[in-house]
Amino acid sequence: MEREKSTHPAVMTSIEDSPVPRKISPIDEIWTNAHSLKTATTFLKDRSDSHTPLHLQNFVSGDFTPTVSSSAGSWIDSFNPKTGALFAKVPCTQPDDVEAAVQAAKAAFPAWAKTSRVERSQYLQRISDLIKLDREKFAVWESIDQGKTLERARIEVDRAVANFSYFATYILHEQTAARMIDGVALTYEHRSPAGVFALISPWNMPLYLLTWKLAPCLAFGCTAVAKPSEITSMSAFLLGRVFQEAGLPRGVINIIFGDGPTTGAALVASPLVNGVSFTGGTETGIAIRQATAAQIGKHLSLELGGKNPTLVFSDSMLPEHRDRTIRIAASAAFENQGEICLCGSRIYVEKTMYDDFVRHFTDYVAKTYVLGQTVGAVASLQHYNKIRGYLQLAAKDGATFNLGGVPAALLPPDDDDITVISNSEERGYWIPPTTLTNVPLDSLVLKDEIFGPVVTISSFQDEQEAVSLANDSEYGLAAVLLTADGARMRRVGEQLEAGMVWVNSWLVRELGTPFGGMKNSGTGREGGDSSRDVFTVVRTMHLPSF
Ligand SMILES: NC(=O)C1=CN([C@@H]2O[C@H](COP(=O)(O)OP(=O)(O)OC[C@H]3O[C@@H](n4cnc5c(N)ncnc54)[C@H](O)[C@@H]3O)[C@@H](O)[C@H]2O)C=CC1
Ligand SMILES: O=C(O)/C=C/C=C(\O)C(=O)O
Repeated sequence: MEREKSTHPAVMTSIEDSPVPRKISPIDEIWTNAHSLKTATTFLKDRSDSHTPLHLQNFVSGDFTPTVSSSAGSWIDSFNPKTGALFAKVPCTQPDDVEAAVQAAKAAFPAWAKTSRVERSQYLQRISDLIKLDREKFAVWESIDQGKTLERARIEVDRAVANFSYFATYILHEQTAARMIDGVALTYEHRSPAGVFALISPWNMPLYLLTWKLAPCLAFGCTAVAKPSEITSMSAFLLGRVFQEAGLPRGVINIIFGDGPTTGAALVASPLVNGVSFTGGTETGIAIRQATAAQIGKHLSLELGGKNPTLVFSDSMLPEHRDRTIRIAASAAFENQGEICLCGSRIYVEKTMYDDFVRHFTDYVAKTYVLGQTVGAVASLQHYNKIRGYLQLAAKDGATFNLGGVPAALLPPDDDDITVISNSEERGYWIPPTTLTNVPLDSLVLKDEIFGPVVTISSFQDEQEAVSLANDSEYGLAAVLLTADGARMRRVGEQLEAGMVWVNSWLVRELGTPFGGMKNSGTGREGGDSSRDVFTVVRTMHLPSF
């Protein structure tokens, strides 16, 4: 079916409509033959039957090209988390090919940096429109690749669309500060693009989080080499085609695939890279900071792990508020299988309402978050085993399993059979929403980022204890506060060691607000002006006043 050309007004004006001339590559086969769940499933079955898994290709200087490394045979297997089946091969790009991609971004930088805001805004809006046109294709492949439900994937594609359209408008209305020095001089902030960026994204919300970096990077006139997680490379692979269709100048955005130690490490360490925007685990954030320590002027934005508290005060469990409280706490716990850095995995309830909360919460979760329907598979076998290890530890520590994967959780960790712990007939990395009570305060289940469909529910006596428990973590990314008391919203909320605090809501996102964490949850913020600070350099000009 021939897709309608975008009729977005911005598109029909100054942008050259002829797409970048394409070399035929595996992307073409997907683009025409696998654009829905049905056709993608057929595509994968045909590939599986013929033992020819899809081989992804890097997108460098506007073309999909096999890398030297891929011809050297260094490939990474990519699996479908819902079935455990191999479905794609991802090139593990070697340092020489990484450097070639960085060179392409560097070569494209001077011209892109000089484009007008209006032109960059039009490119961003065109990209947004093109992703929207292919919403279902992106959602289907994200769901197959990451394990999330198709419905959840659609939501995240919509968020990716919004990322580009937000920054398309932001740069048209960007303001800068000007000040007078007592009538003697005029000062103002002059900003220019910071240069070439490494954009490194994780496997939990692959498209959404990569576009959260790509959009401001493009908006502020920078060029980039993007590297998605080797566990979930599909949506980045599809994005390359969108950049071609948008007519983005060659080399402005380059997308390479590979792992962290080989590909990612070479990318962040390149002396030609002026900045790194990274989202992922804290350990990796530390490694990146160490690797770039000597390049002291390199911009770093590190959005890392979290172990976020949800505080439930008794007044939020009164009949008029209870449904909202339960819904928010459950959503924060189990959306995207708990694979969101903002998830509320430590629930603390005021003692007087503890039993009431546990009962209503587990009843609601059992009905609302159903494995295989509203809850997907976790992203990889490695992650599945990590989570199962924590469930076994919880059992050893004497936790009570109020809901979820008790029987299989106790299986020995070296059981290499992917034992299905759901009622699904499929094999795969399925872990049911699991709720734990009676978890000892010193248990690693309460300390470590599990990053899956596992939450603990503990109690507190009063506000002081609630704040103390919430802040008793090496992380400080997000927090949820549920109360009907207006004064308490500020009194408690402003004491929480978290970069973002949601009161009687969760994951309500205004893209202009600073997004990021404190303590081991990272360095820097992104979003609106914060993204501008990441992707631009500023010089304060002083003009004599006349
Ligand atoms: N904050 C978040 O959204 C996320 C947090 N996590 C947490 O981190 C833990 C570890 O997850 P991983 O899959 O290992 O994520 P990771 O943090 O290792 O991977 C994230 C990205 O960083 C890249 N990377 C890894 N090592 C690198 C290096 N030395 N230099 C440059 N890039 C590098 C990876 O290839 C991937 O693209 C998870 O179990 C979870 O607890 C994982 C994913 C997302
Ligand atoms: O912005 C959002 O809605 C979610 C962001 C999630 C992350 O940054 C993460 O999981 O790392």
